[in-house]
Amino acid sequence: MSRFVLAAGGTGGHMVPAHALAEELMRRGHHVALVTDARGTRFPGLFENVETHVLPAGRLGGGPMGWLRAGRSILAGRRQARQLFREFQPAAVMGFGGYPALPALLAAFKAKIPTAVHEQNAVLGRVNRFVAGRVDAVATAYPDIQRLPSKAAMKVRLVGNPVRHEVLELRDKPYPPLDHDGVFRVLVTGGSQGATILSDVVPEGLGLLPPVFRARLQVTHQARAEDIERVRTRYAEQGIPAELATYLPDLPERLGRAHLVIGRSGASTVAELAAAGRPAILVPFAAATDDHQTYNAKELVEAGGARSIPQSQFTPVELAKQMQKLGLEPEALANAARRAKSCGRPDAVRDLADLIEEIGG
Ligand SMILES: CC(=O)N[C@H]1[C@@H](OP(=O)(O)OP(=O)(O)OC[C@H]2O[C@@H](n3ccc(=O)[nH]c3=O)[C@H](O)[C@@H]2O)O[C@H](CO)[C@@H](O)[C@@H]1O
Repeated sequence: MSRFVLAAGGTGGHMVPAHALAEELMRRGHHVALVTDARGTRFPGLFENVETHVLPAGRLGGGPMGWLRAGRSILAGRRQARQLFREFQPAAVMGFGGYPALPALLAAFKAKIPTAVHEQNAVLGRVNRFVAGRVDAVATAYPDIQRLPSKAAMKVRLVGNPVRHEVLELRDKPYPPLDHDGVFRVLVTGGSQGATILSDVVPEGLGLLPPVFRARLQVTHQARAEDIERVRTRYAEQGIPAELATYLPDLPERLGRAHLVIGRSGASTVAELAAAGRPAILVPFAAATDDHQTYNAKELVEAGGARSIPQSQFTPVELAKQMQKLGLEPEALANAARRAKSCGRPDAVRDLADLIEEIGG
C-alpha cells in the first residue's frame, strides 16, 4: 500500500481522468490525495471520498504584472504543497495539466518525490510542457504527441484517456443493426459546452442528403441553450425528426445507439468514439490552444474511423460530401466503426495506475 497525490486543474478535461485514476488506486488499496483549485471542488460525484487540498494557482503569462502575480501565487502554492507532502509523504505525484498542477509538481521536484504527468490532448498543454523535462514520466493519450520537448521524448508512455465505464461497456457490444432502408441514428455533440457552428451547419447539411436517405434519419442534437429553438425549427423544416438538448446526461447510451456521430474533437469525445467504435465526422474547435483538436482527430482519421473538416471549411455542402465519402452504406459504416475501435485504449486507467506505482515503487 502506498500514498499518491494527484494534481489537476479545475476543468472536466483534467478532473475526469484524475478521478478515474484515484478510483483505481483506491481499489488497489492505496491512499490518494487530490490537489486542485477552488473550481476543482465543484464536480458532483467526483472525488467525494478523496482527501482534497485546494491550492492557490496562478495562470502563466499576461504581461510582466501577470507573471509577477502568477509567480507569487505559484510560490505560495508550492509552499503549501510542500507542507502537505511532509505530512502525507506521497510515494509519487501525478499532474493532469491545468495551473493547479504546477505548484504541486514544483514542490515534488524540490522534495525529490517521483513525478509524472498525464496529457489528455495530442498537443502537450502549457503546464505539462513546462515540467516535461523534469518529471519521471509523461503519460500520453495518442501515439503522436506535439510540442513535446526533446529531452522528454524518452519518458513517454502511451496509455490513452480513461473513459466512463458505461462507454467502455459499449466496446463489447456490436455496432447497432443497420438495414439499407432502416432508421439511421445521428448523434450531434459539441463537447461539454455545445457548439453553435454544429447548430448552424448540421441541419442544413443533413437536408442535402438524398431524399431516400434523409427519410431514414433520426437525430439527437446537443446544442447551446441559445441555439435550441432555431435548430429545432431547422430540423422541422427539413422534415428530419430531431431531439434537442443542452446536455445529454445519458450520452453513453445514445452513443451506443448512434450509427454516426458529428462532433468536436475534444479529448474525451475522441477517446469515447474510439472506445465504443463509432464512425464520426469531426469539426475541430479552431480556437483551441495550439489547434490541439485537429491533432486529437488525427489518429481516428488516419485509421479510417472518422473524417475531419476544418471549421473554416465546414459548410452544409462539405458535411454532406464528407458523409458520403465516409460511406452511408451499412457495410462501409460498420467498417469505419471497426477502424475507430482499433484506436481505443480500454486499459488506460490500469496502465496509468501501473505507471504511478512503478515510479513511486
Ligand atoms: C473548448 C475547449 O477548450 N475544449 C476542450 C475541452 O473540451 P470539452 O470538455 O468541451 O470536450 P471533451 O470532448 O473533452 O469532453 C466532453 C465530455 O462531455 C460529455 N458530454 C458532452 C455533451 C453531452 O451532452 N453530454 C456529455 O456527457 C462527453 O461524453 C465527454 O465525456 O477539454 C478537452 C480536454 O482537455 C479539450 O480537448 C478540448 O479542446
